[in-house]
Amino acid sequence: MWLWSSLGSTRGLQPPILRYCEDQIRGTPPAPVSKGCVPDNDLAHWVLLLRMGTIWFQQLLSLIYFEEHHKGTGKLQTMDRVPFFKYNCQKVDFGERPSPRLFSTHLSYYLVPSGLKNKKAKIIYVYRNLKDVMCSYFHFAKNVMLQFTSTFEEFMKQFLNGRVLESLWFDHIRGWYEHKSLFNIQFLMYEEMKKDLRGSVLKICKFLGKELSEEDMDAVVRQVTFENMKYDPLANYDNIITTEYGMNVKGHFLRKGTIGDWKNHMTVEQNERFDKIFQREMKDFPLKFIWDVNED
Ligand SMILES: Nc1ncnc2c1ncn2[C@@H]1O[C@H](COP(=O)(O)OS(=O)(=O)O)[C@@H](OP(=O)(O)O)[C@H]1O
Repeated sequence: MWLWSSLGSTRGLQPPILRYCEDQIRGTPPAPVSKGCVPDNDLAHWVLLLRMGTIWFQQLLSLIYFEEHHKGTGKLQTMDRVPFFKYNCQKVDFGERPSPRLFSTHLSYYLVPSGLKNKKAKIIYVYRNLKDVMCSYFHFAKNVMLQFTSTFEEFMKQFLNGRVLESLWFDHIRGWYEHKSLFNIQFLMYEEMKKDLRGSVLKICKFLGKELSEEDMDAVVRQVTFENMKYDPLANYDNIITTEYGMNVKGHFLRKGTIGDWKNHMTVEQNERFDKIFQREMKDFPLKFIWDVNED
């Protein structure tokens, strides 16, 4: 049931992206996935779309829940601490994972197991301003997809038409938001995390019902800073993408981690075109977005 959240949107994919997607799908064993993923106990689960801060929250949740990670004694890669439902490269039986089971996914709301609707599992949906998501995604594609040759302009058109892995952002966020009453879900803004990391971690702990000592809180906050994660080989994905996904990474998975980098990419004309589409698609959408580092 988990195997292909984005196949509906593969029509416009570049062949390497499509192959990557298909390879991941083929690599996922049906049996453990179908019997193990229905969250009926103390599972904490979170969800988001590409380049919105997945790795950040994988790291954060693993540190909040597991002492061996925030004390630095565990040696698991972040991706293995909070595995992706869809890309089960290690062929792990999800049902056998230690409690609380933490997962990440980019799936749309209608593709997740119906067990999530019993509301015992907690879901965190991380969202980020779409211009920065698009720029981050462009670099990611350029750096990991061997045959990716699109210009920024070409990519922007593809992206805004949902012809990228994980489909159309507008539908994804709207879908989750409009169906939020079906789930036990908290929406969190990437930019809010950037601006007030400690305050955001406290908010997340409150939602998860976790109380950390001052000392543990300090350790968690320190370890989820961009600067720490970028140079932590367990957290930065740089090795894992090459060794486990067989991709040829040119840049870094953790690239800039800033708010407003889109200003370094988009022309005035592209920005105006983007704004028109965004306003049309997100009209009356209640969540706020932060586009600039100086914005509150
Ligand atoms: N700790 C921390 N602080 C601030 N920003 C961070 C952090 N960790 C990851 N990031 C940034 O998140 C972007 C990657 O998003 P994802 O992890 O969702 O990517 S993916 O969907 O799993 O490919 C990517 O954004 P860009 O730097 O703008 O490309 C990462 O740098």
